[in-house]
Amino acid sequence: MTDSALAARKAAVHLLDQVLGEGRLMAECLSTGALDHLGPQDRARAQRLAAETLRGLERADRILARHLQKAPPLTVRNALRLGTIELSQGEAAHGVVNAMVEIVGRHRKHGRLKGLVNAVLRKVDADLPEAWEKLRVPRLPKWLRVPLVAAWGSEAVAGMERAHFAGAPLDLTVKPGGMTPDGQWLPTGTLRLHEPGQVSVLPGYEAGDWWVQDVAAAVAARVLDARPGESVLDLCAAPGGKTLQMAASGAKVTALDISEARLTRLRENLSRTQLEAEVVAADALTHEGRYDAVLLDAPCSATGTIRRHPDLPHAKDGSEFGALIELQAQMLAHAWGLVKPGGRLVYCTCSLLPDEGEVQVEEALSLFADMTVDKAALALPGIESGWITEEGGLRLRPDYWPEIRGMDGFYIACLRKAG
Ligand SMILES: C[S@@+](CC[C@H](N)C(=O)[O-])C[C@H]1O[C@@H](n2cnc3c(N)ncnc32)[C@H](O)[C@@H]1O
Repeated sequence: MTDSALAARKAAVHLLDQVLGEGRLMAECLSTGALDHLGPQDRARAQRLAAETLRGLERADRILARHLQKAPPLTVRNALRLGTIELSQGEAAHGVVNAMVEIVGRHRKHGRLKGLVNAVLRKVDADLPEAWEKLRVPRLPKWLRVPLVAAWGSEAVAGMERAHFAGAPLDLTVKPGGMTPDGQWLPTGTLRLHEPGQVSVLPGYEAGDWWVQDVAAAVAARVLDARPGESVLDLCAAPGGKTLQMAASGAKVTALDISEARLTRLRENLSRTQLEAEVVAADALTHEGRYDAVLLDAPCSATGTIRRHPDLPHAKDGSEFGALIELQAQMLAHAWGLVKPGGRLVYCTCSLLPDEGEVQVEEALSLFADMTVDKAALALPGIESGWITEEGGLRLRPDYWPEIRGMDGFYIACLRKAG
């Protein structure tokens, strides 16, 4: 075992400790330097190992429970979980077991438990792969599963859980005429790569011909359909996937976000793709102006992105969502005031919860006499009529398109202002 392989596994265990012990999202851990001590390859490996462990956590725990009389301390449990996941993927047992024994053995408080780790992982290895395949697809935690079953039914939620467990391919939004790697063109115009490898070496990356964006996220700007010369405000813009799409259409885009750190990434994305937008660091709730079109991709629970962020159901418990729902309503009301008469507002969230989508639009429609829903804006290639909701929005779900590896969950509605 190389030092580097050990370092990546150790970092993965540490990430798991933070997500499962402190309720931190992996993105937060990364932005505060959790993996800065590693080289790029080990960083990617640590992230991948932690994500795969979180995806299969329920299965790993069920297998481990057969060989543990009581739960060991969290960091030991996380080493066992990671070891179990790697063994289930067919990694050589001696390498996995030695690594986990080494990680726990060097732990200043729990070093004495390395013998337990050795014994348990050897028993787990003897059970696999049959034991793994017999277990059910991991379920969402109750706090999220219950409202989702109430909204979409248990069959749909089971489909979502299969999609979460399978993870996501890499989707690209391509500039017109841009150079691309080989991939699968999806009906809505996104390019999907099933085995992408390292993104920054793919054809067209350096030239800025495309950017990474899930197929569902790319639909919102297609619904807004920015025209050359139109003034468009992207109200919660960073890191800029939708800003880039609208700028590529030739619109005059203002990209606003409250987070300077995230706007740095937006500026980098504009520069790599050689697209232009006015960048504003401000609170959406105090911004003034009048625009032909406004896109509000409001901060939300992000429950639609669990395929790519398997940490979310483990790090969160839903207690923050009430405040987000309130903020979304305030933002929608303020954004409405920024739309010129005759203009349009696209409201969207990457959430699976109707309170952050369908319900927000229903309430806005009851509040603003000059607001109507533009269903025609949703008549786009690849959008199925069954995805249109009662109030006239578009509901996208991870259980859709299972045969081509799904999509993120998203809600999108186009609201027209009377002229
Ligand atoms: C869902 S993300 C936006 C993703 C982005 N539209 C894209 O396509 O790449 C939500 C964004 O809202 C921003 N945000 C949160 N509160 C805000 C506020 N009060 N004013 C402006 N931006 C805010 C966050 O910093 C975050 O970047």
